[in-house]
Amino acid sequence: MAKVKVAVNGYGTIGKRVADAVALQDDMEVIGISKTKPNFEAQVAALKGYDIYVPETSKEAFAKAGLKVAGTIEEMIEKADIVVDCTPGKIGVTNKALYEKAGVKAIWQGGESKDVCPISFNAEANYDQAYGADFVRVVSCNTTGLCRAIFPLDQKYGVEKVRVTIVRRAGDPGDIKTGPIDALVLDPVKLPSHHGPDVKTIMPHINITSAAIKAPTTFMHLHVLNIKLKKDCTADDVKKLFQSRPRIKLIDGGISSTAEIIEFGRDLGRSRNDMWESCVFKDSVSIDDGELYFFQAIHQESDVVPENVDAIRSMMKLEMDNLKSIEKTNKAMGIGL
Ligand SMILES: NC(=O)C1=CN([C@@H]2O[C@H](COP(=O)(O)OP(=O)(O)OC[C@H]3O[C@@H](n4cnc5c(N)ncnc54)[C@H](O)[C@@H]3O)[C@@H](O)[C@H]2O)C=CC1
Ligand SMILES: O=C(OP(=O)(O)O)[C@H](O)COP(=O)(O)O
Repeated sequence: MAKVKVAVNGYGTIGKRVADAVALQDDMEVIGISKTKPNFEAQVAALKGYDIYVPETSKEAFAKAGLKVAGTIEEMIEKADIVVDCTPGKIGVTNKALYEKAGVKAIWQGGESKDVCPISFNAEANYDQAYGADFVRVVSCNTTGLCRAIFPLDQKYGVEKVRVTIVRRAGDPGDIKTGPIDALVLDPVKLPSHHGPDVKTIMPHINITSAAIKAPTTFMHLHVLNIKLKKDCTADDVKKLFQSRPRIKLIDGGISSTAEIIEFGRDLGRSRNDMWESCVFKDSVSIDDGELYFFQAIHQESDVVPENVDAIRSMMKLEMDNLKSIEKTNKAMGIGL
């Protein structure tokens, strides 16, 4: 069977990882990536053998930098079966008319509002809804982490309510412009943060509210979760449940910080030290007064990447069974090892 042709529009933190993850699959291929500037990321994309497409106005700059251009972004979109839009939040939506005109399927990221398209996506919770769909939004990194924990708990024990506080990393490691460098910033002041409502775009029946604070760190986000379940269970039951999930990693071995998790990723030899799984601190899982508590860390640069691969498989009808798609993606990327 011919491989599905995937174009990655926007080759930054998420886009470059999505391109590499797609390239590892045997049922899809990267037919091009887009870059606006001939910077180091464009140089690496060329070294990796990706065809680079650019805005018409950037062609001269790429020629001056000695970087070969395969065509314009519009030409890339024409050649694709599906575009993964990884442009910055609120820019992606401006590309919608382009995708509609080309008659190409598209996936947006969590920086876009839920109104960009009717379907928001998480591979474990609502893969079926995206089956054959033309437009899908993969929810944000924190929302993805929340869905991965809440969905199995709800399936097994029923979730009465979720209360979560998110300590957000302020910027990504390569981001030299974002602050704060010495403050904790309420993000936003007025509750809830977007994460609780975003979980409801996937699981509308979940009673959830969220608060978020930006902290001066780049490694990972950290969630403090409190969940009231409908059925009784022990902390060990929850640990076993999490252990059985394909994209949750129980963290122990003396690790008590996001910095050590990233070091763990480095020691595991993972590409870009990516921790694609939600990292639940094993010893934090506890039941108190009938309510569940735990900490989980989310590697914002990578956790949504396998979700994009599964979204492609669902939208392109390559696989009906979400668990089979997740297993295939995980195996190709080395997730769970
Ligand atoms: N960085 C993160 O932690 C996460 C980001 N997201 C979401 O993923 C999306 C992308 O975010 P990042 O990768 O962090 O952004 P980024 O800023 O690292 O990368 C965006 C790339 O798109 C390029 N670009 C800008 N305008 C463009 C256009 N009109 N056409 C083509 N390319 C264009 C930029 O030059 C840059 O290379 C956003 O919606 C964001 O909210 C989701 C999960 C985590
Ligand atoms: O999707 C993310 O966070 P979110 O789940 O808090 O919206 C990413 O970390 C991007 O966040 P940013 O908007 O601070 O770059």
